[in-house]
Amino acid sequence: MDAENNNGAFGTWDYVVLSLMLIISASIGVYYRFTGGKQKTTQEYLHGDKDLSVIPVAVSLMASFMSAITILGVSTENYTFGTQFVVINFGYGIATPFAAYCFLPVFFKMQATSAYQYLEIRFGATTRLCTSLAFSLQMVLYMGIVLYAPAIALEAVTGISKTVAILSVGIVCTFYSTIGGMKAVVVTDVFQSLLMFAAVFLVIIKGAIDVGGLGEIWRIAKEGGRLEFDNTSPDPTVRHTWWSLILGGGFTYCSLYAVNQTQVQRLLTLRDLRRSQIALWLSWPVLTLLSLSTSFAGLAIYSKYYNCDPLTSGRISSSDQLMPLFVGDTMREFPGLCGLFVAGIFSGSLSTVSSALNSLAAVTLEDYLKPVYLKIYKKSIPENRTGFISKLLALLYGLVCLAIAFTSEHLGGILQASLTIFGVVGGPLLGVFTLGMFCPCANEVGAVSGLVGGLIIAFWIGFGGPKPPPLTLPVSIESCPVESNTFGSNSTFGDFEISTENSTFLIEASNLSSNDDEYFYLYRLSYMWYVLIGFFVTILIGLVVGWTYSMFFKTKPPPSDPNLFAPFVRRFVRRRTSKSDGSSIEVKNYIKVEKLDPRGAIVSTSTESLKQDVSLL
Ligand SMILES: O=C(O)CCCC[C@@H]1SC[C@@H]2NC(=O)N[C@@H]21
Repeated sequence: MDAENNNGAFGTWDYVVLSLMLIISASIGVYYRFTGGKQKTTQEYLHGDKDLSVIPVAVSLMASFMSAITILGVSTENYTFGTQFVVINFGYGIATPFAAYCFLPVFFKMQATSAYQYLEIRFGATTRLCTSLAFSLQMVLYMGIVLYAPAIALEAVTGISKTVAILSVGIVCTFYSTIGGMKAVVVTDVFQSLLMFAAVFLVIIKGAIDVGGLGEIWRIAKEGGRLEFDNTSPDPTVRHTWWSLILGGGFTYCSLYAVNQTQVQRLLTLRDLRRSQIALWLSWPVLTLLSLSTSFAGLAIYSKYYNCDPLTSGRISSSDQLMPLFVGDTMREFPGLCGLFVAGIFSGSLSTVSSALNSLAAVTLEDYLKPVYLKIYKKSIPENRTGFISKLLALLYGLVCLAIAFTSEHLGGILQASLTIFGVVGGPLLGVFTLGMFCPCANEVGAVSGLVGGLIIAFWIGFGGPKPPPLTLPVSIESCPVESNTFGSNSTFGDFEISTENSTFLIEASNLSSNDDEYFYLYRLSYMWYVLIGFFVTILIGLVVGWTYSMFFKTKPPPSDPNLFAPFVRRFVRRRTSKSDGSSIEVKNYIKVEKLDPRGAIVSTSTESLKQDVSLL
């Protein structure tokens, strides 16, 4: 970004506000570390004594997958492409009952603290290993972008280079992730969510004051062609339509809120299933409110720059810097406001990264290192070493995420990049859990083949080849100061045609459809479909390969404990376990019980038997 825009926007009061946010977050962790039961019992440390209230958990659920990416990315989306994206939130709402009434009851019945533990019990250790590898890949790529996002903001309003910004955010996040128990995690999430809302409302309020009201923002957006809510095109190559947003959004939601380790763990902190279901339902309006506000903030930013687009005029190097630029331009004379904005952006990323690093370390230790060590040395890793190894792994993951963060610059839009990652990895992962909970005939060979096949196809379509640049809405640099305009007459800029008629610079998006045929059809598909492709390929391969394998090798049907299946599937499984005279048989399972810390690190492992009288289920 051009230095003239940034230097001096961040004053003493801004640093005070930002530091205050970090100190308060850390203090909450320290408070819970030294009060109550001092986090000595797993029950308190892991489950918050199961006495957490529904509302904070609902907010925490929202905060786990709403980071700085949403605040910067969704506002940019609305500025650049219009408002159609808001429809995705309906997709999230429609998918909520699936998560609440199909997937969640299974995790609740098992009280499994690790989502992948379910897959080991249902299919076997190989499925667990493969899915946790996929999960690690997803989280590392996602964390890279989560770390990159606040760095853009910091660079934009302070002038600090991206390198320094990424390093400082990464170090703060890694440090922060070591603090507190589950209660602290949830309470800091609530505090940080409030700051995220504050950052967004700051932009809306300042934007409205500057242009003369909320109605004026709406009017300018309408005139600029930004208001679009009704794209129902059946063409799957159209970037955002009702179909792609509702279906793609719904499946993305399930992959994140129904089967992702972070969310399953949060939901199990509540006393009973009903409370967890209520928390899921409540998190949706909170999430939607933040999303819609952020979308409107994008329009507020448009109302300032509609006749002098900062990206085209060269003031910013990435459209994701629009919101920080707006804040720097409009709030620098108000001490503390830029600091409050950056604190909100930081908060979004802190609440997300803090949960991820240690759970990545835990997955690596438990699922990869321990089995390998056992195989080589014929004994377990000594318990007194595992703590150190976990911390080392967390640090290594922090560094890997930092490295990914440096490459995020080339992803072309943080929002689309993160949803692409959620799609290509989350779709197949959701597919495996669906095979497990909804398809009693599915077996391990099918599940693993499905996962691998789904990942290969989804990655190939998502990252395999060149894609047509997305069609953006027209922008103008009509009112830009002449010196900030870097173009000559009748030139082109990316996909834009630039004309200099009547001494103005009006930039229209060129019609890309004529060139679209140059690209392979599957590469032209909207990124919103990747999650469905990954999901259905996994299910299809999983069922076909599983069935073929069991036919060829005459394998026994997989274990038929009804508790391993979604509630409405259980009755079919129960039939298979009931005797013909109507009496019940006992189903006995041996489950591996892993106790995790609030961030996901495995504290201890034991094997327990689980007995159920099937007739009672
Ligand atoms: O913010 C993130 O860390 C990841 C991006 C999440 C995007 C989804 S799309 C549906 C929901 N509504 C939003 O505004 N953001 C999330």
